Amino acid sequence: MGAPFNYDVLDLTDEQVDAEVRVFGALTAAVRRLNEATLRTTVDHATVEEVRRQVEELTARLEKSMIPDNFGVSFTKGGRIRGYGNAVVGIRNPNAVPLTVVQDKVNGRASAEFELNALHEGPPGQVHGGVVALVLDQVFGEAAAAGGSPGMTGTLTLRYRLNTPLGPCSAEAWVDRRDGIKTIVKGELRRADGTVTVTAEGIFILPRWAREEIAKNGGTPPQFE
Ligand SMILES: CCCCCCCC(=O)SCCNC(=O)CCNC(=O)[C@H](O)C(C)(C)COP(=O)(O)OP(=O)(O)OC[C@H]1O[C@@H](n2cnc3c(N)ncnc32)[C@H](O)[C@@H]1OP(=O)(O)O
Repeated sequence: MGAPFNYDVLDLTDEQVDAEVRVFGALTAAVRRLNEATLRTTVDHATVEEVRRQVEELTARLEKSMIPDNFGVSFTKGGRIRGYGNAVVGIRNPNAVPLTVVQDKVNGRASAEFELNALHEGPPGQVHGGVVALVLDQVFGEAAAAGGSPGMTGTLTLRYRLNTPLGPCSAEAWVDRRDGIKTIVKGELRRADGTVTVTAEGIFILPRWAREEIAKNGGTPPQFE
């Protein structure tokens, strides 16, 4: 059985990738501001209606030319990864947190410092539990990849110990152990002052189709962006 999804390899130069990161990254940041302003604005209803008309006009301009559906994940021949739609780190995804994950390939660790705002609220003033799981899934997956044994999330178990206030937070994950094709990752989410609010454990599995591919053709395991 082959992979159930494709990773295209594209002939793009680093300069072309840098340009799209710059231009689309700036658009995404602007739309994120719009998202938060949509939630928090106190302007009068007439102004809201006028802004809504303008937003619809701008949206129609972007909709004039679009890819058919989702962005997918592609690589350049130079090794750049274009996972721009990723729900946590995608640079063209205004719903992504955003998050920059730092991988430590020597020690099989990954970490991120980031800010969660009113768009990520669950209980009043607190981060939504599902958002925590979203962020940790990505950071844990990157720790498994950093440790040289990438996999897809098989199981992710979280223990919500304390509330996580909106604002600056950090996440850290490390490879705890390997069991054949399974990589067990542990990690935590912390408040700005370093207090651990959530601890978690994930089992990342190199899928059967990747194992079969490597057994047949060799190569290194893919990163499951
Ligand atoms: C750098 C990139 C960062 C990316 C971070 C984001 C990662 C993601 O979000 S990935 C998306 C979410 N995850 C998914 O969609 C995965 C969906 N599930 C699957 O594709 C498959 O069930 C998969 C790959 C987990 C396992 O399938 P497959 O390879 O066929 O497993 P299979 O051969 O039956 O079992 C292999 C071993 O794994 C174990 N296993 C299978 N499924 C699970 C599971 N869900 N949890 C724990 N263990 C499992 C089996 O018990 C077996 O263990 P053992 O060898 O000890 O008997």
